[in-house]
Amino acid sequence: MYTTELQKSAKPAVAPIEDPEKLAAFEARVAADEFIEPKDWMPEAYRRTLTRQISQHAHSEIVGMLPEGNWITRAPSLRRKAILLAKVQDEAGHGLYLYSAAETLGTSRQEMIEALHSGKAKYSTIFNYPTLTWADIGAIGWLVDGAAIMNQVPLQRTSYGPYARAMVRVCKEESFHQRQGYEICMTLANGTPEQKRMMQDALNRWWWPSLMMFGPPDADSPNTAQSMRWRIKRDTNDELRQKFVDITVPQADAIGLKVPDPDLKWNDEKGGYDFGEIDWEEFYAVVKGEGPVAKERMKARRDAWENNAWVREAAAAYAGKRAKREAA
Ligand SMILES: CC(C)(COP(=O)(O)OP(=O)(O)OC[C@H]1O[C@@H](n2cnc3c(N)ncnc32)[C@H](O)[C@@H]1OP(=O)(O)O)[C@@H](O)C(=O)NCCC(=O)NCCSC(=O)Cc1ccccc1
Repeated sequence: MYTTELQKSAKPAVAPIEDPEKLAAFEARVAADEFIEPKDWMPEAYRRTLTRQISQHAHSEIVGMLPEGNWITRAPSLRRKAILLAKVQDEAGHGLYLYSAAETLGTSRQEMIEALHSGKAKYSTIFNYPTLTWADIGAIGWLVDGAAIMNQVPLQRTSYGPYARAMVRVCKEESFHQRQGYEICMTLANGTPEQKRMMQDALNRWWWPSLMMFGPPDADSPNTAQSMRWRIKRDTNDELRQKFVDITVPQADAIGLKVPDPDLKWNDEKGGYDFGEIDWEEFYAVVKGEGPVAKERMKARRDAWENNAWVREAAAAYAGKRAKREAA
């Protein structure tokens, strides 16, 4: 087991003392697979953990635009450029649905964004790795969107209504993203020897960080047990990671690429692959903000926020004027 500062500081979502009758009624509704809606009573720890998860999910979508955004001007054809532009715009939309869903729990978007910019709120570790070649754009669609779908399809049945409903459209769009990424990989893997080498190199660099997207092992995950009980999460981190490996390895085989894991082996008994140990020290370092391009990512976000303050101010002034006109 790995014990790091992050794990020591991660507090499990323990409920404060709540009215036992209300808590029992809430838990019965969750157990009956009813959706909890914004105005319903909910334990404070449920509200807190959902705000944490949904806002971090939103931040991931927004920061996640940066690695691919870097390649819009360098896409190899007009068709690829148009597709990538649409995909990156979709991620912006996902971020906005998710901020809206999180706002229904009582935290403002301003507060959530401040938490991201101050480093208090996390975003997915995966977006702290650089996109070095065009093949990385294929690898992101195939692996990163692939991992995101694996995690988000079950979230369509998460117990909080606004989060579950946001996931429906997000999953449809992620599915297109995954296919466009795999199609890039397929094209490069069937291309010249140099293109195939470039594709294999991208898979080598993105494979392990993609497995880290699912979070720490269940035994070291402070939030999983309570989130499973409240049906915020429908599967554990390890269950989803295993499913991802089982689906993705044959996809690599199908296009002649090799997953960079010497310990990868089909296990007949469990009906899935055994795979090598993830470098959890690297994961925790990246979570703490030490990822290869973490500083660059946060600077890009802060600059975008500050340089575009005039847009927010203009929109607020316009809304104010309009409200005044309507009241007159
Ligand atoms: C599974 C997990 C991520 C973590 O499970 P939990 O029960 O919440 O936590 P657990 O106890 O297991 O962990 C202990 C601590 O470690 C943190 N941590 C763990 N893993 C990570 C990590 N990988 N990165 C950073 N931090 C991580 C965790 O927050 C917690 O710290 P906290 O207590 O908060 O301070 C869960 O929150 C979830 O399903 N989220 C929704 C899905 C979502 O957010 N998807 C994002 C990708 S969307 C996408 O890619 C679309 C796209 C594609 C392409 C381009 C652009 C966009």
